[in-house]
Amino acid sequence: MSDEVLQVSGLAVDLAGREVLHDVNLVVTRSEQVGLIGPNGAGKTTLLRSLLGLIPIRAGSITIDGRTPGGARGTIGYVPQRHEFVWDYPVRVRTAVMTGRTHRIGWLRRPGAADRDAVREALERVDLTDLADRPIGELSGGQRQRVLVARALALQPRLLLLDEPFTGLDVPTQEILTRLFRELTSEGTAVLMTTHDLPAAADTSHRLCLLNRTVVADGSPDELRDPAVWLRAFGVARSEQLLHSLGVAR
Ligand SMILES: Nc1ncnc2c1ncn2[C@@H]1O[C@H](COP(=O)(O)OP(=O)(O)OP(=O)(O)O)[C@@H](O)[C@H]1O
Repeated sequence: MSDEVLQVSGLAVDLAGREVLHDVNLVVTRSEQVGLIGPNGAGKTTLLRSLLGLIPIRAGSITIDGRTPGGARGTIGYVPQRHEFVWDYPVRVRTAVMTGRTHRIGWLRRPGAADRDAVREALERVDLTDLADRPIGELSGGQRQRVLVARALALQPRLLLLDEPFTGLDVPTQEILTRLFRELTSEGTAVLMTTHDLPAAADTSHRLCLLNRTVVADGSPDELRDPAVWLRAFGVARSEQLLHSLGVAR
């Protein structure tokens, strides 16, 4: 099997008749964690939703393990932003995590032993086993984030997509997730994560992809030491605060 899990080539996406992404090129390989960075409205969420096959594309191609997004749906784990999930739905943590496997189980079948094992393992990996029978509406923000990650892991994905997984989390919860993502990549999972936490992204990602409707820069954190690259990505005048926070100010 090729090391390239995700290949995006010349991707263009329009929303409501307006071009949101154009000529996006990106590759994520097995065992690689890539941080997707860009200002508000840059198209990060749109890119993730395109990779899931949720948004029609106008031009270009997306290949995931040699398949279209629709064909690969059962191998992509997706962690949406926390506010996008319906937390007042009256289900317990274990059931919410099982919904991550719906695509694989099928709508009309009951979960089997393999499904229950996958959910148990996913709960263990995010340290939520003790809360498995708690209604999801009673969880804290950090616990909810771990439910969403477990739900994506229950699919045992080849590619894990995360939309701002660290937003609003305390340091211990961030550390649990950072450690987990490192384990997943060492096991071969490809991870693509949007974040506004630039220093954390630079610390934890093998590569950073700077997006502002198209890919402005793509390289290892060390390769992106040039402040001009960041200024171009964020479309701002020289911002000392931004550059200092990234450790690239001169
Ligand atoms: N359903 C939609 N219909 C029309 N335009 C949309 C829709 N969703 C997003 N957009 C527009 O597409 C652009 C990209 O939005 P997107 O949410 O992908 O950006 P983002 O990089 O994830 O931003 P943020 O960092 O603020 O979450 C924005 O200009 C947004 O207004």
